[in-house]
Amino acid sequence: MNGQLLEVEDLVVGYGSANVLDGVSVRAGEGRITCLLGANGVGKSTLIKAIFGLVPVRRGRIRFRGHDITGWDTHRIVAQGLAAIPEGNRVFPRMSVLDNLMAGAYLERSPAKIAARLERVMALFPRLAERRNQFAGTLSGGERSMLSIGRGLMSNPRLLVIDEPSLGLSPLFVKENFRLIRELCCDDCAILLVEQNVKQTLEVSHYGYVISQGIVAVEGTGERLRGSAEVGNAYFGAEAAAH
Ligand SMILES: Nc1ncnc2c1ncn2[C@@H]1O[C@H](COP(=O)(O)OP(=O)(O)OP(=O)(O)O)[C@@H](O)[C@H]1O
Repeated sequence: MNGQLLEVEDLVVGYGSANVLDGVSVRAGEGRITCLLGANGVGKSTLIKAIFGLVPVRRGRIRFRGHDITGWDTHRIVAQGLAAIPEGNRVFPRMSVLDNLMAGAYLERSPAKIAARLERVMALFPRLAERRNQFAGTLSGGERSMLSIGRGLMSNPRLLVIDEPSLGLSPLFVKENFRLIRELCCDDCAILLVEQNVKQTLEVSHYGYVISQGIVAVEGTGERLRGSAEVGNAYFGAEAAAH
């Protein structure tokens, strides 16, 4: 399997008559943090939706763990070991913290495995353990972010896709989130991260892709992209990047 978990090849996706992604190829490797960067509206969330089978693929292929998952139903894709933590850290507000977490393990039948995962999540987030019976809708923004990540982990994913975890969080929680993402990445669980927070994202990422105008404008190791003027160009235009 060449160490790649996810391979997106020449992907074209759009809405109506316009293509948002016009031939995008990205890969996410085992045991690594891979990031997708790009200005607002370039199609990062659209790419994630396509990976999860939520928008139709017009051209190209998506492979996960050696299977061609292009066109598969979302539940079948998730069962292969992909988990998404949606933008805005959405949780089920009228359910308890514990029930939210249990919802993440809905594909697992073994009570022993569910209990072990729950124990791991509670150990990672003692705050959630303390608040296990509280309605999720009453959690703070940072706690809600922990809960949505915890719920994603309950499915024991091979690849965790995290869409803008820092959105709306205070700087302290943003820092905490990045620390956590680094900690979560391991041999059994790789991470695909979509973020606006370029500097911190490149500090934690092994590899990154910058999407601009429907294609991958630049790619490379986190280190290489950190020093790249092209990253600035993709976000702010050449003029701003020169300053
Ligand atoms: N359901 C839809 N119907 C029509 N256009 C859509 C739809 N969803 C997204 N778009 C458009 O597709 C483009 C890409 O949107 P997308 O949400 O993928 O961008 P993004 O890179 O994730 O942006 P952001 O960083 O702001 O979240 C935008 O121009 C958006 O308006």
